[in-house]
Amino acid sequence: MTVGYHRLDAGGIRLQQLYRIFGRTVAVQDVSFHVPKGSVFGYIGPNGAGKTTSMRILATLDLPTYGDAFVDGFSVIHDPELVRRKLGFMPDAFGSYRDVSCWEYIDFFARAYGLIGRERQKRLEWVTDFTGIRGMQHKPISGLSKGMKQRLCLGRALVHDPAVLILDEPAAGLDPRARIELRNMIGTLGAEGKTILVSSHILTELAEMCDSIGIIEQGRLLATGSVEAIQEAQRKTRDIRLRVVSDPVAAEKWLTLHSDCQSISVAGDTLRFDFSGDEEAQADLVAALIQDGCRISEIHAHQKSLEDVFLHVTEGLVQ
Ligand SMILES: Nc1ncnc2c1ncn2[C@@H]1O[C@H](COP(=O)(O)OP(=O)(O)OP(=O)(O)O)[C@@H](O)[C@H]1O
Repeated sequence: MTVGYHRLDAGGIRLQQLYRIFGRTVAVQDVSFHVPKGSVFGYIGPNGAGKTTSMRILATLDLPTYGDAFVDGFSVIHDPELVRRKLGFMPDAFGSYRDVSCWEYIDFFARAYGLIGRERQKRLEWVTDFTGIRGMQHKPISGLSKGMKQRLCLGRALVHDPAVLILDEPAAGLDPRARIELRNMIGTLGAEGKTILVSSHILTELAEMCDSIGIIEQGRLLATGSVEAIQEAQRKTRDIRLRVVSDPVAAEKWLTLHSDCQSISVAGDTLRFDFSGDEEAQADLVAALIQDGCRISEIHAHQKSLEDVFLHVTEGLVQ
């Protein structure tokens, strides 16, 4: 294998203090993260956050203003040819090609990647089978549904069997069934060891299939890690409800003495309050309350949903 001078030891995908500035717009600002080889990373942010800009740089379609990005260890600045061989890119916009069949379309890209003869035939057969377009391989692209076009576009990105996949909003505009099918395909590719960066502006769309996620807004990376870790880090308060069989007013007075407990209210035998501690602290609070004579018959702690966390992290700002 050719080893580029700028190759990093670690494979996968790495963004290193990446900046992209368009005039007065800082589309990507000091973004760094690493997607380890063989894992699936969800790149999440609202419209205009900088997702497409960073993905285009990884796909060598644009250059960073500062910083660098690496695909399977190769720099997009210094070794773009090697990056292209390692990478399959599924853009967010799919051009329409009149009178070109699905097979011809994938075949064109296979030839562009230098696949020949039996090898090309085998690859085309695998791609059309995997993406489920085999039955319509002779149909013109212009007549395909959005879901089938997305499958075709994924097939094009897979045709040279790349180690790394960059998928820009692959689920946008798909119906629920097509989304599930796409998610299953991405899951299978991840399980087979491909390194995948997939973007969306909907957190729940990606949460299940990603090993880790990064939340970006206005060009800045606000959080990275597993969904659970980000959720935990962002979870400032828990909404707790206690049903008591002892005096609820006495329990209310007891809770007001604790600074972690805010917005306490009583309705009949149920107390409701916001608690700003973690799970351990919540267990300690309940144990202390019981020890001081409160008889609790029911406890319910509401955790923030993923969408709550996403809205909290991003503040909903759009450039
Ligand atoms: N070629 C360009 N010239 C000028 N500004 C650009 C260019 N490309 C992107 N931008 C700006 O950079 C910012 C980031 O855009 P980008 O397309 O990367 O966001 P995104 O997160 O992919 O959003 P979306 O979900 O809407 O695709 C936006 O403010 C956009 O207007």
